[in-house]
Parts: sequence; C-alpha cells; structure tokens
Amino acid sequence: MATRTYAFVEIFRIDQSSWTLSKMAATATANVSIAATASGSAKACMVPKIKPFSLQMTLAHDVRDFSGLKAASYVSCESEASFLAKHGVIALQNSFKTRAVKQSSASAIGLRPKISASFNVAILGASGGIGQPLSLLIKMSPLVSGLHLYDIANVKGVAADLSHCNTPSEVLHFTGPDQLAAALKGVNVVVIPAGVPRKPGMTRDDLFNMNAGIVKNLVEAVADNCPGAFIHIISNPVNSTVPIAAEVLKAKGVYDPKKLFGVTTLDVVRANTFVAEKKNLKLIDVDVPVVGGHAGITILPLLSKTKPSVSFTDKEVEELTVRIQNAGTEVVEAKAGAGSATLSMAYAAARFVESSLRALDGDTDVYECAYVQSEVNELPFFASRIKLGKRGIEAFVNSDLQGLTDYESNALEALKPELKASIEKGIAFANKSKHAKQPVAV
Ligand SMILES: NC(=O)C1=CN([C@@H]2O[C@H](COP(=O)(O)OP(=O)(O)OC[C@H]3O[C@@H](n4cnc5c(N)ncnc54)[C@H](O)[C@@H]3O)[C@@H](O)[C@H]2O)C=CC1
Ligand SMILES: O=C([O-])CC(=O)C(=O)O
Repeated sequence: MATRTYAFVEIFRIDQSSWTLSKMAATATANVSIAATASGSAKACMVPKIKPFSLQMTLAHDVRDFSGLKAASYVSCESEASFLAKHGVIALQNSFKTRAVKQSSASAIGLRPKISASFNVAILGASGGIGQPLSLLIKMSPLVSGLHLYDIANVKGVAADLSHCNTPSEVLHFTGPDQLAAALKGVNVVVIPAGVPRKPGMTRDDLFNMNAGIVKNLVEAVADNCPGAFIHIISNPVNSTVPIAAEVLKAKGVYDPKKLFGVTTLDVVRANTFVAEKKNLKLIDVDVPVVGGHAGITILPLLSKTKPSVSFTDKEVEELTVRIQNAGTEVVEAKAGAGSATLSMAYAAARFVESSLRALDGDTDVYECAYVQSEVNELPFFASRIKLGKRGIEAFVNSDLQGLTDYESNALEALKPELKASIEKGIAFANKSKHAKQPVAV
C-alpha cells in the first residue's frame, strides 16, 4: 500500500494534468508490497500542493478501480513445474526488494527515483482496428520508452496523431517490408495483430489462408531482428498461428517457448465481465481462469475456479460458458461486416503487454492466462494460467486444472481433438512452406 502511494505521488509531481497516466503508473507498481519501503514512502508523500494523507487514503481503491489492466493476483505459485529453481525465484524477489529499498532511500534524500522503465514495444499491424487503440493504450504506459508502429499502410498518420500525446514514450513509424527490420531492432515485446478479421458467417479457422502467411513472415523478421523479445500473437486463428510461429522460430534456431504467447486475455476479460454481471459482483474483483484455446468450444472458462468463490446453477454454467465461447461471434454479428472485436481486444492486449513489461521489470507477482507451448496435458499448445518473469514463463499454475467439475472435465476432453487438429494444421503449414522451393534469383 505504501509503495503504491509513493509511485503515484512521484508521477503526479511530473505532470499533474496527466491523471490517467498517473494512475497507470501506479498500477504498474501496485502489486509490490514490501514493508521496507514504508518509511521512504511517507517522505515521498511530502510534495507541495498535495495532501499526503488524503492521497494515501484514496489510492488503493483508485488504482484497482481504474484500469483493470492488471490481472488479479489471487494466485500464489509454489509449483514444482517452475522453470526456475526455488532459489532462483527467491533471488529474483530479493533483487526486486533491494531495488525498491534503493528507490525509497533516494527519495528520502531528495533525489527523484526512477519512475519508469525503458522498454521498447513494437506493434505489427498498428494501423488496424486493434492496432490503433492498442497503440494508444501502450502510449500511456510509463514502462514504455519506445513505441514502434509497423504496418503495410497508413501508419505514418497514426504515429503523427499518437505522438502528440504528452506521455513519455517516443513513437516511431515504419511502413512496409523494407522497414520491418528497423521496426524490430532493440524491441523487448512484439505484439502482432496484423491480419484479416472475421465477417459474419466465418469461423476463425476461415482466416487461416490469409493470416498464416502474414504471421509466418512477420515472425521470421522477429527471429532475425529481436530473437530475445516476448512475442504476443493476436492474429487468428490463434490456435494455429502460435504453432506456426513456434516452427518459424525453431527453423531459425531461436525458439524460446517461454517467450511465445497466444493472446487469450480477451477470453478472461469477457469471462470476468459476464460473471460479474450475472452474479452482481464488483467487476474488478472477479477472476475466472480460461483455458484451452481461442476458438469456439476450445475456449473453456473454469467457472468453478472463479474468485471470489461463487456458486452457479447448472443452467448458469451452461449459459455463461456458451456466451464466453461465442462472445467473439457476438461482436462480429453486431458489427455486421465491419470487423470483429477491436476495442475490447486492444484493452485485453494492453493488459497482457503491461503484465509482460512488469515481469520484465522484475515484478515477481505476475500471472496471466495465455496460449503457450505447454506441459499441463498431452496437447503441445494449451492456454492456461502461467507465471511470468523476466525470462518469460516461469511456471504453469497447475492447480486451476485440478478438481474440475464433471461439466468442465467433459468440456476439456471434448475440446482436445479440435485443438489438436488446429495445432497440427499450423505445424504442417509452417513445415510445408519451409520445404517449398525458394524462388531462384535471376
Ligand atoms: N486473439 C484475439 O483474442 C483476437 C484476435 N483478433 C484477430 O486480430 C486480427 C486483426 O484484427 P483487426 O485489427 O480487427 O483487423 P484490421 O483489418 O482492422 O487490421 C489489421 C491490420 O493489419 C495490417 N496488415 C495486414 N497485413 C500485414 C502485414 N503483412 N504486415 C503488417 N501489417 C499487416 C493491415 O494493414 C491492418 O492495418 C484478426 O486476425 C482478428 O481475427 C481479433 C480480436 C480478438
Ligand atoms: O471473433 C473473432 O473473430 C475475433 C476474436 O478472436 C474474438 O473476438 O475473440
């Protein structure tokens, strides 16, 4: 709590008009709670024109109520499936504590502590329906110093527009394949919403022929130019485009399964919203893990694992599950040919980016659901809750998948053949194009 106050006040000092940014900044640091920072925090509150006590009283709620960009942190993970040994996790925690203590001491002697991190984020497909609002949300993050916008068209105007926002990150624009490599140099997180969206009557898999090649080409460039970056794949069909990306990275010799993510955050965002509405709960409190994949019945909300604990009738479970699975189609039909979810997707993707940046910045309490190369069951790719750290996935939260209801167990078994087929389709595409004859230069 004290740390939150500290972060908020320091940002507020820089730009008192930038209310939203201030709150996002606080969100970015909000889940550090280290007793040692308390004394420094109290001093940092002594800022002219601000009543320290009233800020302290209001902040905890303001931060949580504002954005929801931060995933709920109900989970604590002591998983034996961790990529890091336990001492590694402890070392990471200690390094973060040390840094927090150093920051609070700096403020105590009148120095301004470092209030923002310096990460570069690239958005590939930045002038699209998702790309534009996503770019805006990422422009608001205090963790970002460079925002690289890439598209095959119209990106110059988007960048000019966005660059007028008085938030810290620098906006750079890159158009067309000739500038793709430059867009990716020095980037920490690459987000890929490039591709074609659905129209009414289509499935996500109907987008495969258009989007598979787009994702393949873009990920090849990522492999060549920023192989250590976190890669967030939004382009559909995610169930296949993520395996394609994995094969591309393997072929380039730079595949790190801990850093490749299919973005399924929108499924969690929807599940949280619909459950809160149905059960009359406070939106920000609700957390429903969603596992499986990102298409139709492969989207499986685990309603029995909802936090706070809540009971559902069989009818409610059926209705909520079907609504969450069809929520993308609900938007596609409502937009009647003008595309699919863009605003809620941008919101969800921004949350996943923010989580990734917090993890990269040393936050040891970052959990999200994502579609990744997995160890939780026999499927090679599967969405489930993971713990994120500086090096990507640190652990799988296996507890979500234990003690399922009969409804959930049956739904899990039912989704496996479809998800397996989508994974194999992606792998086959990548391997076929790998073995296809390259055109001979004349
Ligand atoms: N993972 C998820 O939860 C969700 C995924 N999606 C998917 O996201 C994708 C994008 O959706 P929208 O933004 O609505 O589409 P859009 O058509 O509005 O924007 C796509 C953008 O990608 C660009 N683009 C196309 N080819 C490109 C290439 N080779 N390199 C760089 N940019 C390229 C286009 O110029 C355009 O600006 C779709 O495949 C859609 O199905 C949409 C919603 C949710
Ligand atoms: O439904 C679509 O085509 C877009 C999408 O993935 C979603 O909204 O979940």
